[in-house]
Amino acid sequence: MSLRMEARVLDRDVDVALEVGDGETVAVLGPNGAGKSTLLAVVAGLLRPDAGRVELDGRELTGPRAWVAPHDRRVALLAQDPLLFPHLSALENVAFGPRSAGTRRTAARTAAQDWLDEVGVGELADRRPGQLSGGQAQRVAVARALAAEPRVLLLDEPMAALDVAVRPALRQVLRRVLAGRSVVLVTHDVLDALLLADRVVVVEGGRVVEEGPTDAVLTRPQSAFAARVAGLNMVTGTWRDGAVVAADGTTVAGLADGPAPAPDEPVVAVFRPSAVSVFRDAPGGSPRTSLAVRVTELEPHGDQVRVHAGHLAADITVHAAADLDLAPGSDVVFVVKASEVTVYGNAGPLESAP
Ligand SMILES: Nc1ncnc2c1ncn2[C@@H]1O[C@H](COP(=O)(O)OP(=O)(O)OP(=O)(O)O)[C@@H](O)[C@H]1O
Repeated sequence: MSLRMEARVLDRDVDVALEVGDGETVAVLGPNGAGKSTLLAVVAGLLRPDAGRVELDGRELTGPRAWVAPHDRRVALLAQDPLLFPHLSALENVAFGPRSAGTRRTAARTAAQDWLDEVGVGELADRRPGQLSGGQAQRVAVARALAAEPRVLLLDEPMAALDVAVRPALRQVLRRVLAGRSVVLVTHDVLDALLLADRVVVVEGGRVVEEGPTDAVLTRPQSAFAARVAGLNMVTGTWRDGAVVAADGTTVAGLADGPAPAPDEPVVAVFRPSAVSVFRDAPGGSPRTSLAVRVTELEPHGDQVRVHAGHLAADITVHAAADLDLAPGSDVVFVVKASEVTVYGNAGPLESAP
């Protein structure tokens, strides 16, 4: 185990715990204000929690009797904004950390050049931050973070401020340089989680509501947030006669993924928006699930239209949306075949940190 943390921050109503194994990348997902940045600030030593502790490789960094200053933690934090020194070249920015740690000038510059090469901006070493694009500056910031040889790298939405077009290239760089490191990656992007993370932790309302291997969380989400990130419709309820019955009476027939749940067992049903058909009136005599819903929003989705109705969504063709004359406020019926609905047990909310 590399990093272990638990923290309670009363005025932010945050109470979270997290562990990161040696060489493991953990993605932290959650809505705005969930407490993700607070978690990173506690690990980085920028925030002292009201209760809790942070331990790295068995060394206590934060605790009732311990407080290690941010620069002595062997933890590097990379935020949305690269925060480079504007008056230093890219090379000098990267060499700054090793120099401050006592590395001799030539060795620090050689290491800095190697890191710039590693992240694909070696030829920009002499440029000042003002002469770099957002993506290039963020690569320099990655090189600077790695040059400090941290035991844990904290990334706070490292691609959020970048143009969508340059994100894939930076994601590839991160995929390469994060391999084998201990990393906590805060992100809103499902692709970051899929391509970079071994494990996912979902934080909502200052609490960890779900965690598990990335594939498991994204294919069998337990929380509404993880389902949304994974692009899946989700209905939670209890199992009755081959269907999931939600508290509000919504009933969705589905197939159990694994052993059949017991009657009244808490379960989750998930299905893709593309598996949902939309009708003005319920089709008669069909064994499929029909849900009477009101359209809340329509948005383009690839070459289709995504029809939102509260927390449910359907993807239909532009032609079908026009035929149905859909608009926010339209009353329609969402229909989905039981064979398209996956049902599994609902583990319930995780217990929060002690
Ligand atoms: N400096 C601060 N002082 C007091 N409260 C704060 C401070 N920063 C954040 N908060 C509050 O703490 C809670 C958690 O915020 P935090 O920034 O950790 O969430 P987040 O998950 O990182 O959100 P986002 O995705 O919007 O960055 C929120 O209620 C927020 O309003």
